[in-house]
Amino acid sequence: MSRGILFVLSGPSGVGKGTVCAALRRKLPQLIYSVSATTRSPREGEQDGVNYFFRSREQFHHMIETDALLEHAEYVGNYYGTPRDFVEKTLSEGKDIILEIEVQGALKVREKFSGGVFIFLMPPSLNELKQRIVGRGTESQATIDNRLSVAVEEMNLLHHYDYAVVNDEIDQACDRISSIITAEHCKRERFLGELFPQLEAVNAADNV
Ligand SMILES: Nc1ncnc2c1ncn2[C@@H]1O[C@H](COP(=O)(O)OP(=O)(O)OP(=O)(O)O)[C@@H](O)[C@H]1O
Ligand SMILES: Nc1nc2c(ncn2[C@@H]2O[C@H](COP(=O)(O)O)[C@@H](O)[C@H]2O)c(=O)[nH]1
Repeated sequence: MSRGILFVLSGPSGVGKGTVCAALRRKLPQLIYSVSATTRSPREGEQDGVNYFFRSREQFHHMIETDALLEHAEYVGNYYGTPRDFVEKTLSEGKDIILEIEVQGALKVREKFSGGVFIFLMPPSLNELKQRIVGRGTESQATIDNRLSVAVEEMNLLHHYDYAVVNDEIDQACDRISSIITAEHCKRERFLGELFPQLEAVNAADNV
């Protein structure tokens, strides 16, 4: 069985990663979502094990020390990290997985998974980004200011990614990412065919 593909969706806070990812999961239910661990407090309506694994700083440090995280990063005063075992297990079962993570973490994953596909979600404008993060109403003014200043630094790292997708309309952004996923599957199938020409002969025989 071939391994699944690791997709990483990244981009500045408030750009709409969570919203687009939720739409993508409805469109592609076979795409597995990696639930991260964080030391941040839950927002209203967020559930442990669904949105995040909410952990104390001590618990998070224990995960780092026991190598339980594929990557982790400190972001605007809190820690966030990707549980390693779930990602490895999903890929080894031949299933695709998507990580929705910030830029420092994405670049660490890139070092470990050269075959991963890295997608950067862009806002239509900086002003729209600000409107979205303010409009969400989940952060204090100080946190919004911090997140917006980090956003500018993050957007300067766009060139490390394979794809940039503008999140102007949710459905369109979701369709663009879905097309990227399809294209990445096609690329790998063609690559396999090039490596093992006998596979093409088998496929051709099957189609007779
Ligand atoms: N295409 C869009 N057009 C208008 N509003 C949007 C769009 N996409 C997302 N939003 C809104 O922008 C706000 C931020 O979206 P979301 O929480 O998904 O961002 P995020 O990138 O996951 O943020 P964070 O990194 O801080 O978790 C939400 O209120 C969401 O409804
Ligand atoms: N490096 C990682 N970043 C992560 C992970 N899970 C989420 N995130 C990113 O953190 C920020 C802030 O998230 P919020 O829920 O507090 O708004 C955002 O960019 C997330 O994508 C992770 O496991 N590793």
